[in-house]
Amino acid sequence: MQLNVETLSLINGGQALVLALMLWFGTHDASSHAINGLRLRAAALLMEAGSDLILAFGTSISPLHVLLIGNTLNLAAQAVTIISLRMLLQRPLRWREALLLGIGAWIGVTYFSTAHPDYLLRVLWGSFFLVCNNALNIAALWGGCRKRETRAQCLLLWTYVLAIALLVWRNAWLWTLPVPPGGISVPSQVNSIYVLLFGIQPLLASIGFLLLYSEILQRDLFDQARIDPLTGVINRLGLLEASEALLAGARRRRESIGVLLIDADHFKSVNDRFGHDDGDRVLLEMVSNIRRMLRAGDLVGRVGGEEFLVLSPSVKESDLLALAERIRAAIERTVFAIAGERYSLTVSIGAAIAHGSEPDMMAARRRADIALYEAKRAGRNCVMISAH
Ligand SMILES: Nc1nc2c(ncn2[C@@H]2O[C@H](COP(=O)(O)OP(=O)(O)OP(=O)(O)O)[C@@H](O)[C@H]2O)c(=O)[nH]1
Repeated sequence: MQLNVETLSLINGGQALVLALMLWFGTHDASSHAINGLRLRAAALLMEAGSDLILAFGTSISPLHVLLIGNTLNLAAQAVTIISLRMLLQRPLRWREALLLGIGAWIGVTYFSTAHPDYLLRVLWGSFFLVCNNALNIAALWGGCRKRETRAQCLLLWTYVLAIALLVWRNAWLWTLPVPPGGISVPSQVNSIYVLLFGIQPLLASIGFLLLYSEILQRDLFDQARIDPLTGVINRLGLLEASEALLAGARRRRESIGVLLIDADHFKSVNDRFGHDDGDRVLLEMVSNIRRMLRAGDLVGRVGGEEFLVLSPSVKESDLLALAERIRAAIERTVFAIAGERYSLTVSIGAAIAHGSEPDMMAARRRADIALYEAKRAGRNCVMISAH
């Protein structure tokens, strides 16, 4: 078997086909943007496979048809890849740019294949648009790679940088040849090396896409372990991690952290009267009231049931009490319309100050708990602060 352009294209086409099937069937259980991005990339690989296989079996079709169908499929694959990558990264999709680049490339490539057949100009024209496609992909990956957030984004970015280098190298070689080949299928060193290297790109890009997908899965799992599914605020684990980080910051700045433990009053009666689903809605409204009152940098999390914890860094006792009072009053003012009935909820709040000198937040949490107990005993719908 000779390693001519047809044979290499057959290998590339087979490889792209296998990669497309792997991306389509081998992944599931992730956020919809990740699955959709991956499946769109699988569709692009199918188009790339089609373009390669047309070139591999081109001898039985007219050369012009091979050119037009092959290039159309390849350009469409590039445009779809731009969208799929951005879908995976949850960046603006840039449909218009991808479409314009694809159409612009197609018009020139078709012109230099039919009206004014010229291999060098056709390659130059197509390469220019492919460089733009790759640059768009690099732009999507740039931020994540620069912040060193993800290795997958860096790997993909370098794949597209190498693709640009390959295009530049190919054109430079073609234009400096005394007798350049008249088409991609004409046996020549530059054509064989280009097709060989161009075929490795889908493999590298697919590995990058799969790594990116795995990072998204890990991030999803990380978030799911820390987010309360009903209210969307952080849960106990999230609170534990956040409070340690806040305390470390308070220690460095020699400041203190305000702790508020907020508990709905007689919440059982809400469930008993209106049912659990409406009880959930009341909890959601309560959380959104708390959130509205917080400053940037303050945190709210769900400790469990109808009990929430607010952490407010760099705060004095008087400011913490004022914040607690604002939260209490906002919730008291809110009138819930449940099943045609109007209902007002109140909360009791226990407040405490955690000093940067304390080893952890446990003691401050306990003080806030005692203050909450006192607020309940004092008749509810009030704020109490621990003496310490
Ligand atoms: N709807 C709903 N109810 C919940 C949820 N988690 C806990 N609860 C309910 O919250 C109620 C808490 O009841 P208690 O601990 O007796 O407290 P309370 O009725 O608020 O009384 P006080 O705290 O003493 O004012 C129980 O009825 C729980 O079923 C939830 O996620 N959704």
